[in-house]
Amino acid sequence: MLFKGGGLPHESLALQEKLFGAGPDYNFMTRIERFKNSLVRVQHFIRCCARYNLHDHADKKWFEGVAFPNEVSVLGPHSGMFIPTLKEQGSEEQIQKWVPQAEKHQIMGTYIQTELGHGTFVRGLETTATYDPKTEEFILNSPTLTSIKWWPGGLGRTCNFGIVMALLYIDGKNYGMHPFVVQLRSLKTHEPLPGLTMGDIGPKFGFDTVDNGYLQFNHFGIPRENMLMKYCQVLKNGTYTKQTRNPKFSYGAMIFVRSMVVYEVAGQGLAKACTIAIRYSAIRRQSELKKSRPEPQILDYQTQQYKLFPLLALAYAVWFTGVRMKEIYFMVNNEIKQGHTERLPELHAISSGLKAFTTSMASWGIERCRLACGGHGYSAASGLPKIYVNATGGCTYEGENTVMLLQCARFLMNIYGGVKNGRRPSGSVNYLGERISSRCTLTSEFTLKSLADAFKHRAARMIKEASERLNRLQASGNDPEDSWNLNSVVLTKAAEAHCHYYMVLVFESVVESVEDNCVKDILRQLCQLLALCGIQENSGDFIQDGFLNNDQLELVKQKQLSLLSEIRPNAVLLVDAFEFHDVQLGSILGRFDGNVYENLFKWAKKTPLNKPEDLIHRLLR
Ligand SMILES: CCCCCCCCCCCCCCCCCCCCCC(=O)SCCNC(=O)CCNC(=O)[C@H](O)C(C)(C)COP(=O)(O)OP(=O)(O)OC[C@H]1O[C@@H](n2cnc3c(N)ncnc32)[C@H](O)[C@@H]1OP(=O)(O)O
Ligand SMILES: Cc1cc2nc3c(=O)[nH]c(=O)nc-3n(C[C@H](O)[C@H](O)[C@H](O)COP(=O)(O)OP(=O)(O)OC[C@H]3O[C@@H](n4cnc5c(N)ncnc54)[C@H](O)[C@@H]3O)c2cc1C
Repeated sequence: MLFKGGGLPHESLALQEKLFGAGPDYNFMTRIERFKNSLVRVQHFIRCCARYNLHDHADKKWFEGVAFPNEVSVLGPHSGMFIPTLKEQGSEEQIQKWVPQAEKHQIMGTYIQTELGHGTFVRGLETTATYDPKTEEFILNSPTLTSIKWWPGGLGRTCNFGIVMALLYIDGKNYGMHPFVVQLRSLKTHEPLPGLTMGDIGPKFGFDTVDNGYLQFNHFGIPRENMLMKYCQVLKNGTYTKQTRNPKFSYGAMIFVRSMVVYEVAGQGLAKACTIAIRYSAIRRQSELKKSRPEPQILDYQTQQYKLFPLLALAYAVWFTGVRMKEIYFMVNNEIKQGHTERLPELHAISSGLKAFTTSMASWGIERCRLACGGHGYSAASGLPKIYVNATGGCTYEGENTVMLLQCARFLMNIYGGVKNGRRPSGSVNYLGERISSRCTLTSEFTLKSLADAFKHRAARMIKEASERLNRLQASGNDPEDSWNLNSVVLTKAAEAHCHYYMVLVFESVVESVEDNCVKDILRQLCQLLALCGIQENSGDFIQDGFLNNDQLELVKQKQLSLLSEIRPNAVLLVDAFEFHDVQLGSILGRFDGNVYENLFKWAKKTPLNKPEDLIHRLLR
């Protein structure tokens, strides 16, 4: 109950739906079958929402976790991007017009931004929306090959609507990127509307259940009322007005998804992979620890613990950080709605940084879990390949991770520059205004405060150094842009150090808030392990300026190893606490009942290659 709280009733309802848990095995299906099967579940999910009166987004999410285990369905872009963008960027009238239809799934939408030639560089997008005051229409056009829209989820075959990001032109003047609501397909025949060339972009690394698509506009007209007009308006006569001076408001959908990805993608993905690898390591017996004694559970090998327990600690940390990130998003977004935009830069920076930091860590961690499962980890039966291919997409979509770290670094440089000029920082960067101890206070007690302080010191120092290096590069004659590029590796490392500190701090605060002493002690061990592994893996960062000395580093190593034995008795309970149902894990290795071998054998017998098949038979005869 530590994690799921009030969500469990909805999950149980979903688990009663036969169509979700049963059916053909995902691993035995072709891509088209996977896509079709997902669509069947999408339709059933929509029926369930009506039947069980599921309106609240959080309730639906519990249902979705069972209906679409370890995969994104076409509902992802619809409910995660299309509807939020309508709500955030639309005028009251526009919200009234489209949101109810979208929430009842009478229209299905996606978010259409990326193009063949540009994804990262949003200002470089080429699709145009030219206003014609005579017809009171925007004419959408793809002027070049590279301007063809490419990647939007659900665009290929499913969606009949989309929010298209395009450059607004009025009377020859470019007003920059704006969002437009565009009907793409006939609501009767589902055929693409004339003037649109659309389709699926083909097989991908993962995301088989989503039809990521392409879209080319050939002078396609949409009514003036279809530009989302909460912040900017185009009047009938072509007059352009805006309510805000911050053009980045049109990037709001991206901030929202980045904020959600930390928990939904990185936190969930890594927690599932740890559940599978740790449960399996308690079932699997291999080799000898002592002669003539039974083979031990592989989880009893220190090296196995060293592989998995730091990842378990990381899974808890990312999970808690993801929950905190969501809270911050909704808090700052409410402030913005009331007209207080002061914290938007910080929200952009922390969501960009954490999205990048946590999805990279999770992606790396899921792969380590697979390796820790030996040969069976390589089988699709482990469930790990599916978890990996979907989670690792999070490193690229919604802003490529390096680029996101650089956005975070840009904010950190601004704040640090401000501090040098006497400004006081607040929120997640308030430590940049503190006097930070130059000697590490770590002792064998390893209090969470002293561990968090070590990360604070590292982040502050790396931010300071990145800033000073930037200044030196400029002082030696490089222009600001070249200096930035020549410093960008150092900048990404500073951003990572900031996010790492933030994550340790969040974990520490969760531990402090727990009342049950037993739970608190166990979580403290995990938090210590997370921090100690972070210090060990990045030890150069901590000793570079003499902050940590060799004796302390030795203590870190010793404590890390002793924590492995301390955590061992609770390891399986700690993954059980995530409360993933077998349906959600989709893994034979991670089954709750531990009945791995019998089910692996059953599963292999069902594989389509074992079915009589004429051509194979003829070729082999
Ligand atoms: C109640 C519970 C509810 C729960 C709800 C749960 C709901 C469910 C949720 C579902 C979740 C699960 C998901 C699974 C499904 C996923 C499916 C996959 C979806 C994938 C969709 C996509 O993949 S969709 C395309 C995304 N494509 C990008 O992501 C492009 C990146 N590229 C850029 O985003 C820009 O290109 C980039 C780099 C910023 C530069 O932008 P640029 O060039 O315009 O700006 P500059 O760099 O010049 O910066 C100039 C100044 O703007 C500042 N600034 C920049 N951005 C800002 C911003 N956003 N806000 C404020 N400020 C900003 C900056 O900090 C500077 O500030 P300053 O001047 O003060 O330093
Ligand atoms: C699974 C998936 C789903 C997606 N869904 C959608 C969707 O629904 N809607 C949508 O519009 N888009 C979607 N996308 C597109 C996605 O948002 C983009 O692919 C993403 O933003 C990265 O942009 P890019 O492909 O242009 O990468 P690129 O920018 O070409 O990245 C390639 C390399 O260049 C580097 N690079 C680029 N710019 C810089 C820089 N300024 N500084 C340093 N290094 C740089 C990157 O770090 C990276 O190593 C999806 C993508 C995927 C993989």
